Amino acid sequence: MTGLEVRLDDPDRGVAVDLRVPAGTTTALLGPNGAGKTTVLSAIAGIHHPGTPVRVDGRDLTGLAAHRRGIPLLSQDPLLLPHLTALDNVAFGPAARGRRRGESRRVARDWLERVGAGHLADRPPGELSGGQARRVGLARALATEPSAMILDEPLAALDVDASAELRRVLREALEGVTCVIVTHDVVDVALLADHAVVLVDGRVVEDRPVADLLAAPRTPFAAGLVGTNLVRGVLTSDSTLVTDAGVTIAGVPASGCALGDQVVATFRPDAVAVHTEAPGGSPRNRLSGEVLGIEPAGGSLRLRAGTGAGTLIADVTAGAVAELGLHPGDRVQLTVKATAVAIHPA
Ligand SMILES: Nc1ncnc2c1ncn2[C@@H]1O[C@H](COP(=O)(O)OP(=O)(O)OP(=O)(O)O)[C@@H](O)[C@H]1O
Repeated sequence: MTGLEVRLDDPDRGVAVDLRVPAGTTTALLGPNGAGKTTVLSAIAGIHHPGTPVRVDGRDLTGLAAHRRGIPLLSQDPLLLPHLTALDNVAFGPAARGRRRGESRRVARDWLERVGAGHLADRPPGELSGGQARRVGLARALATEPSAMILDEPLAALDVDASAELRRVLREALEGVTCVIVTHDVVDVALLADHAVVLVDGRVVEDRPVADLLAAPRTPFAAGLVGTNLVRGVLTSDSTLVTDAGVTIAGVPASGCALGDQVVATFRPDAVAVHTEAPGGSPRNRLSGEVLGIEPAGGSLRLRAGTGAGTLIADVTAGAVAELGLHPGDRVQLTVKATAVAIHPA
């Protein structure tokens, strides 16, 4: 088993991506709007660019029509056939692959049970909630014994309880399935994927195990996903990096960083202190900036500030925001202790 391989080059959309998903694992495809995620998914599914080289477990799918590829695409809309019950929707795939009616229905019942939808077998899609319909859609996809699967934001537009429940179901049902998932939610990345690929402007900018990406993001997009700050630069001493704009950040380098290397400094938003006047004391990092926005984040407020080192985020209490009288447009001083800044190879 070699898993899924796709080599997409689409100059019209500015997307050039080579992707390999090892057999039985899940890769999360991440990136900002317009980065090319849907273009890649469509090429794998055979909906767009049927000439793109796609192989699954050594089988060449290039040029095959979507319905001949055996790669189901699961999205927000599970596209169930409205006139069939949930059971018959799921039994449709095995029947189309030549299984007898009774056997197809038995397989369908098994899969409905496995996704927690056994009690919904006799309902038509019109009588299912959004989360229930997606579970039936998942059962329908898995009942075809796919060699690979594509999930396009499978949990989008569900309420918190329904998405948590469907995520649990997906985690169990996708065990051992070769899968690509597009998501904007860091929780999906952490719980559903083994590997993460970040696309920006149609190119792969990070391709790493999920645990590594979450622990030490190397691109602004990944840092934003994880909810941490990231500043790029060159390591100019054993504990400082300097950005292109000449801003110096002091931190603690990980092993493997050498002088002159391109590095990234990361620090959590709760390690950033916000002041309206230059503070006393001597924290190693001081950055002046302008408040761009203040939004709720968990139990506190997240302040975004434009600085010479890019946009940074700081978590502050509502009380502190009120006390400092902070509003968008105000000038602020941000300080971060060098010990709270991790420096990694870029
Ligand atoms: N049907 C289309 N025709 C022409 N260009 C398109 C079409 N769909 C998308 N594009 C362009 O291709 C590029 C990649 O878009 P794509 O939809 O793959 O990005 P995405 O990462 O899926 O974005 P999103 O997160 O917003 O869904 C973008 O520049 C987009 O404008």
